[in-house]
Amino acid sequence: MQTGFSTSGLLMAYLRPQIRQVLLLLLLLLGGIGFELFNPQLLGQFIQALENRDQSPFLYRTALLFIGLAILQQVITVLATYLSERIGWNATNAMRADLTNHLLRLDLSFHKDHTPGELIERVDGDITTLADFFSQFVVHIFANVLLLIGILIVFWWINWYIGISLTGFALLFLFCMYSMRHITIKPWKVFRQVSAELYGFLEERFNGTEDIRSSGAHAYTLRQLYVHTRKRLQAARKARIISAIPWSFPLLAGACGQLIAILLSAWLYSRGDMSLATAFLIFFYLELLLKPIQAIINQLDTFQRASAGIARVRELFQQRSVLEDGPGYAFPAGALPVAFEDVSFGYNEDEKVLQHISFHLQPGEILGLLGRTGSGKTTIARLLLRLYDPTTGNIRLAEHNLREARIADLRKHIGIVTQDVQLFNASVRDNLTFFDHSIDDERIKEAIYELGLRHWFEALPEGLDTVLPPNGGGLSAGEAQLLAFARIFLRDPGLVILDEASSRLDPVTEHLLEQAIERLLRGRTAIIIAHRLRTIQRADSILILEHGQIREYGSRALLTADPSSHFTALLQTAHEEVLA
Ligand SMILES: Nc1ncnc2c1ncn2[C@@H]1O[C@H](COP(=O)(O)OP(=O)(O)OP(=O)(O)O)[C@@H](O)[C@H]1O
Repeated sequence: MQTGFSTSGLLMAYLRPQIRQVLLLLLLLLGGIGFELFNPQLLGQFIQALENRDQSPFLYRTALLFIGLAILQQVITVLATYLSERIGWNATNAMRADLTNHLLRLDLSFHKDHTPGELIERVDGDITTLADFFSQFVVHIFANVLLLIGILIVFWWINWYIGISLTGFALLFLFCMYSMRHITIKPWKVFRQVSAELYGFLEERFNGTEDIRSSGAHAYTLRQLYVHTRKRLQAARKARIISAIPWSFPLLAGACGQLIAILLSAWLYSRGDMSLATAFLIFFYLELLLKPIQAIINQLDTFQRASAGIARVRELFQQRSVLEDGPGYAFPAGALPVAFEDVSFGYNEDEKVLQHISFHLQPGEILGLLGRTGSGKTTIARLLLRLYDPTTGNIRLAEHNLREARIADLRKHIGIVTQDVQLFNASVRDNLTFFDHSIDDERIKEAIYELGLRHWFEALPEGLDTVLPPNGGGLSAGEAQLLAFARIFLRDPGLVILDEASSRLDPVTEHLLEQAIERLLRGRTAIIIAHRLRTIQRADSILILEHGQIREYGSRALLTADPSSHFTALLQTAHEEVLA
């Protein structure tokens, strides 16, 4: 959806698709206001008739009409409230979906600076406030402003002295409100920010529960929680106190209005320019004038909070990914060639994580990537997936620069299995197909059987519909890796990047994994971040990274045959089956 960058542009973009409902709402509001203004006139006529000692059926008819219109007015209010809630939720649901989609497309450097908890608070908290904005603002503020204008017109129609003085009173009141309108935005913005930080903190700590317990950091974590909640309390207290200023203002204003009306009515009545019924009408309309004023003030709080929410949502929509989609190119079927041409990269400007990396893989070639922890192996995989762009140099896949590809298309042609396999609290089917319902069940089962998971699969109570517990609970690390392999089988990419599990697995799973890797790599180019000797033996070429630079690169056979190579030394010092 097209989203304008101004607040009104943003709101209009989401209201336009519901324009009919918006117009209907407008009609209902105008109708309701019309009745509200007309009803006291009936009351005026009733009093006038009583004053004239008129006992005709007119009195009864007027009373019945008054009651009937009052009921109709209530029905209209209910319908308008329902419709505005509906419009609000439709608009904000669409906005929530667009914002989530936008956030998912932003590059990793953005996500590095914003915790998931903070983003949840924005997508959920801020946008829920916006839903309130639509329902509260439209019904309570917009409609009440219209009612206010209507009442002022009635005052002018009754008597111009009354019109001038009460319009002056209302304008003065509005001016005060207008001057006060910004005072609560900032404290509420601070409150939302502090809340987002608290959620971010909680999310991070819950993720690290195991580490917190094992390192005895429980008390420290709780202390930090107190600091966060205290900050939140202080921010909430400040915001609420400041919000009370515009709230208490109408009480004073109401008293002033009544004083003006009493003095004027008494004066006009004593001059014989006003009947008792009209004096009564003025008081009735003045009460009515106070109602929208009160409602506007009461809703100002929600309105201010929503304004802060809109500002934050707009900021988020304005955030652009530093990675631009290329024009796109066609990837050939089958294994894809890969080339790194003098690639350098750093997560921060002042620290280079990779320096002058060059290598070339023929279609179907397997590269064993070795290096100590922190040497830059995972970073190479991230650059290939275009989670980041190199600072200098080029990366080519299927002979084209990665920057020329459409990012979604590129990622379809690369399969990656990391050590930390993400499984969702969803069915086995959805976990394997990534919610792609075009893949039929037979293909999914084939992939599962192909990887030697038949036994595991047949023990599932509901087959492909079995829902996996959160975070892949109940699955061993080896099984999770095998499921990740199945995902790749189903997508059939031309390049596979495999970050081999460094933890030791039991011999049966180890054997299953070995066979599965064998099948996975068949007919594909592969980069394996290897931790095992047996995997290395499968590689055609070897690249050893050290502090982000190439320490050694060449054919495995040649490096093995060369007794002076670093690779040979590494093989000799690697204890048991596991490489450093
Ligand atoms: N998102 C990030 N932001 C900033 N620095 C990072 C980020 N990810 C990694 N680094 C740094 O980049 C360097 C290379 O990290 P990388 O993860 O590529 O190493 P690795 O060889 O894959 O390590 P391991 O074997 O432990 O996974 C490290 O110094 C690391 O601290």
